[in-house]
Amino acid sequence: TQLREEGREKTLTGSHVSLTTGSQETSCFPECRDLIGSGRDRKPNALVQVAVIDPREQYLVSHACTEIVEGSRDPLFLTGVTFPPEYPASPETLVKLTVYDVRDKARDNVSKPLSVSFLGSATFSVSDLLRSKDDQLTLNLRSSDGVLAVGTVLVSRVNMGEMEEGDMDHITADVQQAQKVRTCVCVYESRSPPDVSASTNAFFKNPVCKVYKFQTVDSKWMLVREQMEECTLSFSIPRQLLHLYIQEDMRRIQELRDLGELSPHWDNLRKEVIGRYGQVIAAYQETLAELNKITGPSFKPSCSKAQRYLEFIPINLHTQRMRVTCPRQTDAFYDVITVGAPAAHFQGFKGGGLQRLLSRHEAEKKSTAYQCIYYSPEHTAKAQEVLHSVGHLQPLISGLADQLLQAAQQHSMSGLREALKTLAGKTEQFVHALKDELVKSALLALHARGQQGQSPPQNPGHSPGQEDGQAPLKRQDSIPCHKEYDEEEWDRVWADVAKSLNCVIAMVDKLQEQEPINNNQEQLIPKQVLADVITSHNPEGDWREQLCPLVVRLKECVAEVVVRARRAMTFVLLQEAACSIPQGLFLKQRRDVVFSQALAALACGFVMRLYAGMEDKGFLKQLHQVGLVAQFESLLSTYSEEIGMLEDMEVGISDLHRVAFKITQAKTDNPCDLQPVVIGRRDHYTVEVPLPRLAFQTLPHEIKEGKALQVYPVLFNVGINEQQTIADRFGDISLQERINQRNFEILDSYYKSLSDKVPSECLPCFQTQTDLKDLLGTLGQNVVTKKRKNVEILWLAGTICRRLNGIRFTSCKSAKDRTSMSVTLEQCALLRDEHQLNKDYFIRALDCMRREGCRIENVQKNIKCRKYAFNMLQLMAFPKIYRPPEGTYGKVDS
Ligand SMILES: O=P(O)(O)O[C@H]1[C@H](O)[C@@H](O)[C@H](O)[C@H](O)[C@@H]1OP(=O)(O)O
Repeated sequence: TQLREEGREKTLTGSHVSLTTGSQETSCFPECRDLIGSGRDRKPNALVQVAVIDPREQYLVSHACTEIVEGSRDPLFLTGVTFPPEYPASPETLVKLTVYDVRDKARDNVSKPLSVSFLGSATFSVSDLLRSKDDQLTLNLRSSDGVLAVGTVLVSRVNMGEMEEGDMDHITADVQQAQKVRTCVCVYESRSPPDVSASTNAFFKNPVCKVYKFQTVDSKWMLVREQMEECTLSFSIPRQLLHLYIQEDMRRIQELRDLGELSPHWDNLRKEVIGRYGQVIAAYQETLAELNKITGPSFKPSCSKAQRYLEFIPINLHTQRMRVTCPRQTDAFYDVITVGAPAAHFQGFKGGGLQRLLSRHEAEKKSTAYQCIYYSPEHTAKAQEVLHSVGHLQPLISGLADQLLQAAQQHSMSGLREALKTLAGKTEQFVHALKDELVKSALLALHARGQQGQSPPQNPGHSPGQEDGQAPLKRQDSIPCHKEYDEEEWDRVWADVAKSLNCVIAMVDKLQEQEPINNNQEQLIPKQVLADVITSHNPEGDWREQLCPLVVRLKECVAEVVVRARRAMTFVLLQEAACSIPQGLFLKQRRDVVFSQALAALACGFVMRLYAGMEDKGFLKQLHQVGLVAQFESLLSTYSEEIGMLEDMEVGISDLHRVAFKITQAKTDNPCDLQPVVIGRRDHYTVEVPLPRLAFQTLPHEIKEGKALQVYPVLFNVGINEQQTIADRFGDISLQERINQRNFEILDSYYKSLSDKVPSECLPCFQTQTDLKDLLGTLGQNVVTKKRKNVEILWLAGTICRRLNGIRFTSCKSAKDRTSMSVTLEQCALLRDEHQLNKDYFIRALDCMRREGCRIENVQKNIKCRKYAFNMLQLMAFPKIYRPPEGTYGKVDS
């Protein structure tokens, strides 16, 4: 109790907060002097293992370990050990440091345990450290029999978040003190506003943290902390999307049924299409039901990538944040999202991926569409858009018309004017959306084909739809197909909408002015209607009574147009679906799968980026004025199956341009009220991101008012492994070249619109002074230069994305092995370019991160083994800087 009290007292009064409080993280870095190796003249390959003994639990838990420092009696470990805030649990907790000598560091066989010999150990309790003078402890390092003192351990505390110059000096070697092991314990505080950091717990789970200390060019120490987390959006976004896919397809079936009576030819096609949609819906419902049963971790491991029920879930999605603390500098952090390439692994890659399959299918559709009418993808997109406008605008117009009548009833002239203004605006929008040649031609086609189609024998009195238990279709709803079709009819019906609106306007004017309608208006209004308006107008009478017939007429005209437009557009979609069966529907499902994985990753990246930039006014301005770049780096090879993955990924990433984000105010700060919500349909989705009230209030008013926030997805791919060597020498790399060139153009045009709309001060400051324009210029040259494994493309694209405040993603097949090499390389490059990492430490830093950092933990999480799945042959093909250190790779069952 006394120790607890002391711990608490430090919490309240000291500048360093107690280790026992729940809000800080504790880290330590060991340092050894004059170690005695297990062989006489051999210098040891030392590593320190840290274990924790909880006195209440009474057992030892191995917690973490440092990297191996080869052949040194005075090893200085760069990898620290970190304890999350709730760990160690109490001041009585004991921490045991054990130093080992590693003998066969480069073993290939992963199942063989590491051969080590014990050198010495020391134990301290957290309370000892809390009571220690100057927050430091000096302990003896003992041999296995506990008799021989083989060194000394120094344990000290540093607050990483408030590190001043000199704070870290005592970590450096004190060469005077022979036989010493030094351990620095650091306390790490979160700097985000409390409600923001608490909110991110709603989606980021199971953090893995690693700490390092590296020397800068001027021999100072920087502290580096990596944090990798899972994201609950891995599952929640696909679940929501599946739900929306099902709803959309059900709606489509209903629209097809609403087409009413059709000629036998079209009716048969309709039945087939409805049947196929039904199968897709059933499959999606089954998948959704299976997903709803899943509990446990919030990521899909690489080994489950081809599991049927998990096909909508992104592979191995994790966030990773590197935070850097340097003396006299504010902390900086760098985020990346790592995810397996969005691809349809369950469906396989035999015929290639989406990009190839879709263009092949489009070509085939044109040539084989003998049963139905070929409509281009643009036409079908237009049809979807018209259907959407109809569904959206008709109820709006109807509501506004009612408002107008209400204002008339209240004799409110200002109310009348106001309602009329909005009603006129929406009606014009409606006419504009529907006055399309496609509607006219589809109506004609529907009629013409209806007459030509051969009627299969029909039972008298039988209506389509009855056999599947649906209500019989109403005959009066259908386009008459045996009547002479009047081509001008469509033009007349939508023109009637305009005319009837003009009558309403004229009447409102009349009511206001209480005088005869002037000549100008007479010209716009059909004579008969005008006569009716004039004769029925009674200045003394009820305004509502006078307006009502005109408003009713307007609604009828609108309804008339809607019926026709809906049928015409549903007919277009029926043709599209009928021409596509069955391949088109398989492709649709494939696209749904790939898009779901891509959207889950994007939503995760967006949320992470938003929370990180919540206090950055420049970033928020950029966000609502232009939007954000989402830059995907991919390391897939343009050979064999990975070509198919890349073809899937290309479409999946490009489809993300149909997504916008919206920030809303959460009902409560409860984690379930902070979950992003997806709304929309396949041609456009909005992801609503609720923020806690306090955070929401600080946002610019444009964002608070619900402005749609755009994202600009870009993809750059450079294959780096042995498969890419084959592709480079004997295969085809045109896919990669095309992707890089096309996406460079997107990135370049994003930069141009950003420079037009947002002052450059809004962008983050970087040490590297190279102008963004120059970086883009160099990238532009690189994407057209023929150079094998030109990873500079990836480095430049990544740098540009960070300079543009964008969202960084790194990807390969599983986001496990190659991705880990790339992420660690990028982190070290940032330390070098932005934080003056000493060049002698560059490779050491890289090796530390790859050997003991978050990424090896990612491998462990995926395949339960701490080895990157590379063999020597594969690694020979890698650009050198992408090769992991000895002993960290091998043949594994991945
Ligand atoms: O994470 P990846 O780099 O996609 O993992 C690859 C690895 O690069 C390769 O060397 C190995 O042979 C496997 O194919 C890995 O993929 P898994 O999906 O099997 O983890």
